[in-house]
Amino acid sequence: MVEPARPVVLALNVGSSSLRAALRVPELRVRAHAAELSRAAGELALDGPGGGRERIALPDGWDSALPALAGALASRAPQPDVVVHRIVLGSDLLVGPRPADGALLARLRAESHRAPLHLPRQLDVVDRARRCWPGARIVLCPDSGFHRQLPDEAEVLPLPPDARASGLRRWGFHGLAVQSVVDRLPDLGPAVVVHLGSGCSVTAVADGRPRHTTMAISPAGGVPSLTRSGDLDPEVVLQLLEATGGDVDAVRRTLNQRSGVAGLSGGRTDVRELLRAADASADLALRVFVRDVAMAVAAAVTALDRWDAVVFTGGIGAGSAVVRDLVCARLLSLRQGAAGHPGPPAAQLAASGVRVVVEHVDEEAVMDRLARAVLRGDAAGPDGAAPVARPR
Ligand SMILES: Nc1ncnc2c1ncn2[C@@H]1O[C@H](COP(=O)(O)OP(=O)(O)O)[C@@H](O)[C@H]1O
Ligand SMILES: CC(=O)OP(=O)(O)O
Ligand SMILES: [Mg+2]
Repeated sequence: MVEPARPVVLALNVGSSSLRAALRVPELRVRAHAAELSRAAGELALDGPGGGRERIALPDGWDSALPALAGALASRAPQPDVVVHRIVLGSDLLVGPRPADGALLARLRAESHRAPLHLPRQLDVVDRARRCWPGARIVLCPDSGFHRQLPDEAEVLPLPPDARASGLRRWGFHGLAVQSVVDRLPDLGPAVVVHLGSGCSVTAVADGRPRHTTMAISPAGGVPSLTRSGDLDPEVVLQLLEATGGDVDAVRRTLNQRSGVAGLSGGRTDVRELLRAADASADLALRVFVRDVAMAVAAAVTALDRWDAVVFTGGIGAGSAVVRDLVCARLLSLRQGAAGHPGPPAAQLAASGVRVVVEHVDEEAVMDRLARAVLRGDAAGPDGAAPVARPR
């Protein structure tokens, strides 16, 4: 019998290009990360709290990731009592973390084409994890939960009531990442979180709550991502549909897999490669990306009463000082007296009084906390789901 206060929880965070996992008892026992899994082969890196990294080859990329993780955990940690999964879908089906059941999983499966880079694989991992750990309870954790506290003016889309009735509203994504930022930086004042990974978004936060976020009903919206278009004039989508004879799946593939940075750079998605390359399409792709991100930051500032900080997260945001400088350079005009200070643009912005923070988010820690709260029955909502974000 599991002791309810101390279940062993495995958090599985399937991103569009990566798998992250953490097993807590509740202390952290094992952390795992496999990056850039869209490639055929990859590597799973495992870390224990005492240091010491183990690397396991993933010859079949995604297909070998979960078996490799299960094998490695078996020799390092107790069996999980609970497996909590990040779920990317803007839908009333999952507004807060909740235990999974067959009916919910079937309904999510029926919607999975709406987040094609995320949900099919996340649900596949739910199935595989169930086979690896048949005795574990399953909790599903929406990536949008944090954004349920958006103000109404940010959440509503300017559409007529009949169109909005079907659930079209700003759901927002990367909510677990932004929750991690506000959890880890309790002194953060009004700030803009710039999450740049495979998927990219910009979120204004104040008092631990969202004020605005760029993605709306899908992770293809907002600022351009590595292979996703971001927001477009609606007529663009309609003309793409006309050109394909109404082939919605084909247009969805174009907007999710062949657009954004990849669309302008001839299919390249590694910004380090683009920064090294001297060709015109790499240069244009980077300039468009940086411009759109910086413009989204500037717009997000208008949702705040005061602008204290900009927080860079995600593989690119936390990993690339060059990209941070390119974004910050475009923000200097917002701050009187910022330009002219010595140092690179991020330092100049900081000198003007805007903290420039680099944060490695821990979405798995947030998922762990939320799963434990759900199983304790804390703060259950009307449908039995606990709200993701705690009011501060
Ligand atoms: N140091 C770095 N400089 C630039 N880009 C990086 C760096 N490290 C990782 N990336 C990029 O970050 C992206 C992955 O972001 P991440 O947030 O880890 O993944 P996901 O979006 O799947 O959650 C990849 O496109 C990778 O090329
Ligand atoms: C929501 C989203 O875009 O996630 P990721 O960055 O993992 O692709
Ligand atoms: Mg991610």
